Amino acid sequence: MGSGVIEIKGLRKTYGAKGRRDPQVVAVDGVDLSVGEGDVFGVLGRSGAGKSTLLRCVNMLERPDAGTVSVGGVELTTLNGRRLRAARHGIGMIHQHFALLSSRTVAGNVAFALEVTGVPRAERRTRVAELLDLVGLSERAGAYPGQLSGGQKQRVGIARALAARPKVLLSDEATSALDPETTDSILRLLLDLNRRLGLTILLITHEMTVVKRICRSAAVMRDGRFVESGAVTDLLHRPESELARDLFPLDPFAELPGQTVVDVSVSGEDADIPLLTEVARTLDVDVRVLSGSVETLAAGRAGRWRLAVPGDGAAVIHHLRSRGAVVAVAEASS
Ligand SMILES: Nc1ncnc2c1ncn2[C@@H]1O[C@H](COP(=O)(O)OP(=O)(O)OP(=O)(O)O)[C@@H](O)[C@H]1O
Repeated sequence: MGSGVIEIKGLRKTYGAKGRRDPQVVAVDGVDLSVGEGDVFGVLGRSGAGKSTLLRCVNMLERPDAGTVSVGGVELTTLNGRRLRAARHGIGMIHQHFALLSSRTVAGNVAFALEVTGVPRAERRTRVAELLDLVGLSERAGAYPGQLSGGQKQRVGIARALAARPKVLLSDEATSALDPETTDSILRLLLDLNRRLGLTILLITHEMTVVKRICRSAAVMRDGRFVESGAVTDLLHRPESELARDLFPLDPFAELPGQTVVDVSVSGEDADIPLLTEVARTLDVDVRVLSGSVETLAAGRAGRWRLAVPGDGAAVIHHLRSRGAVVAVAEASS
């Protein structure tokens, strides 16, 4: 067994055929996942990849057909009824369309989550105030969801999800319905909660920005499977990584007479040494940046470039590697 707060092994979920003509859909096809305490883990994938189904299996909103799911050391797949409901209190969830009660105020929506867990009235009042303060919404306590912006609605969703002091927060495309600025403010809030409360976050998204801004680990999901998974900075160094390509897009490969085209990735402190001028100066060669950039990600400083170097590039490649960069010779297919 691994030691993640969320441990998933061999998870599989199929949906039955609706009619004789509909084939069975394999939504999740054997996923293993371990999310460490305090991590922010993003699952990326196109529509239909199986992300929602995977997330809904983590709190048993969907029952998997096979595999195991443990959260905080509790194996959920074996639980039912009251014990499952109790375990779910340790798992908060936020949604793309917020799922608020329109007839209740902001405070009432948050209080509702406390009512269902049996928190006494007096304590509820204090806790609601604390939670609204935590998400920066104290001044709108008496407003109704219809009077709130999308970002404010999501803040209510977050306050409600944290009511029972969960260790884990599941986020189902929480920023997909928001404009870029509001997305930013919600992502900042999630990162802040992750740091202040030690909250472990598992999120699904189709937006690369979300991975850039808040994820330290990520997986790419396709046809119900993880095609890659790991620390964002590790994935970045794999030449075949889709995540690396999406985070740091490079211009298409083109052959250059008398030169070699190389792809270089750097992370951590290595991203900030003046590597390219250093190699050019030390070896007295011209190094041309064809494309790429260095950025500050939630996972740390990181960058990727496609370079043109003279001749077979052997000396440059050797030097870059000696300074901690990961280097691969680019080819026609890349
Ligand atoms: N309740 C259901 N009944 C039948 N098929 C379903 C059901 N829910 C999902 N599916 C199918 O399972 C597959 C995975 O869907 P899922 O919603 O998990 O993917 P997703 O990556 O979250 O996509 P999206 O972002 O569009 O929701 C799809 O082919 C979908 O049509």
